[in-house]
Amino acid sequence: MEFLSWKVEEGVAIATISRPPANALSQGLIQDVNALLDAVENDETVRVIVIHGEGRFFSAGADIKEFTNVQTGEEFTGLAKKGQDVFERVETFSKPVIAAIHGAALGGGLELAMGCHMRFVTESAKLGLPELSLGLIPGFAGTQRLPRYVGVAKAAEMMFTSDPISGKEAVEWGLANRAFSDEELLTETLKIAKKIAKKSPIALKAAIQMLNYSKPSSYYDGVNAEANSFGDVFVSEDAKEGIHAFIEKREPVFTGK
Ligand SMILES: C/C=C/C(=O)SCCNC(=O)CCNC(=O)[C@H](O)C(C)(C)COP(=O)(O)OP(=O)(O)OC[C@H]1O[C@@H](n2cnc3c(N)ncnc32)[C@H](O)[C@@H]1OP(=O)(O)O
Repeated sequence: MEFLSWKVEEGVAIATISRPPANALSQGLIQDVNALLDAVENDETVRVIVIHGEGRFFSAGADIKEFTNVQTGEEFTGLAKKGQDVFERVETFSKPVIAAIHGAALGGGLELAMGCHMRFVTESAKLGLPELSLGLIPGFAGTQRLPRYVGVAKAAEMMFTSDPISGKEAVEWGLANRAFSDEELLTETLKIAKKIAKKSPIALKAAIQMLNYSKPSSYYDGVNAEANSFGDVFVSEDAKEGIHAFIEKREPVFTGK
């Protein structure tokens, strides 16, 4: 694993994302998340996983610079499907997965965190799906998971404005479980994770399976439609403009083409 390292403490695998400067979710980092799950799946010393980020952010989302290597809408749809599959594996994993979010969880970073079973945040963390400011839409199942946590109206506001909400608001809106100070985030998250690690792994696995039944039957249709739409939107001139504007550190100008 190139961008993820992990150690076990009292039944909790503490996984650290290290991909400076923003822990952007490159294809390689997404594969590392999958490799982490492979590594801990049959490891009986691991009962719970906590994912957090090194540096300034949990994760600032998919690697926008990597998008410039993508040529076709089909390729972009394929990229979305890969991320969706790994985050679905997180959500249906046999052991609880918890995100500890500081700094920012944006775009794909929030989509990874939303695939986790619980989210603990710092009060000042920024959580958002800003893809529309790139002329894109979320592609790692964010369009389907966010409304399940915050409701359709607030999900629309977060996506349409691209404005992030604070960790404190995320708790009020039902997106995060609890907020802590920057200093306390990891220790408090680990306290909760270690408490969970003492439960029966058999019962935990069953509880996760039952929680996944709470997804509406239309959920997976929505996830498939999102991947296709992600590819369709990518071929627009607006998407090219949005991606280049981000890289060039300027405001995008969208023309509807
Ligand atoms: C299917 C999924 C799709 C997606 O996830 S699309 C991506 C969605 N995410 C975003 O749009 C967030 C983009 N990033 C930002 O808005 C800002 O950045 C931050 C709020 C995270 C931080 O802002 P600040 O503190 O002003 O730092 P900075 O100079 O903008 O960023 C530091 C370095 O990090 C790189 N970076 C940030 N986010 C990404 C990213 N998502 N992909 C690739 N690089 C990223 C920048 O370019 C820069 O790098 P350099 O120092 O070399 O100029």
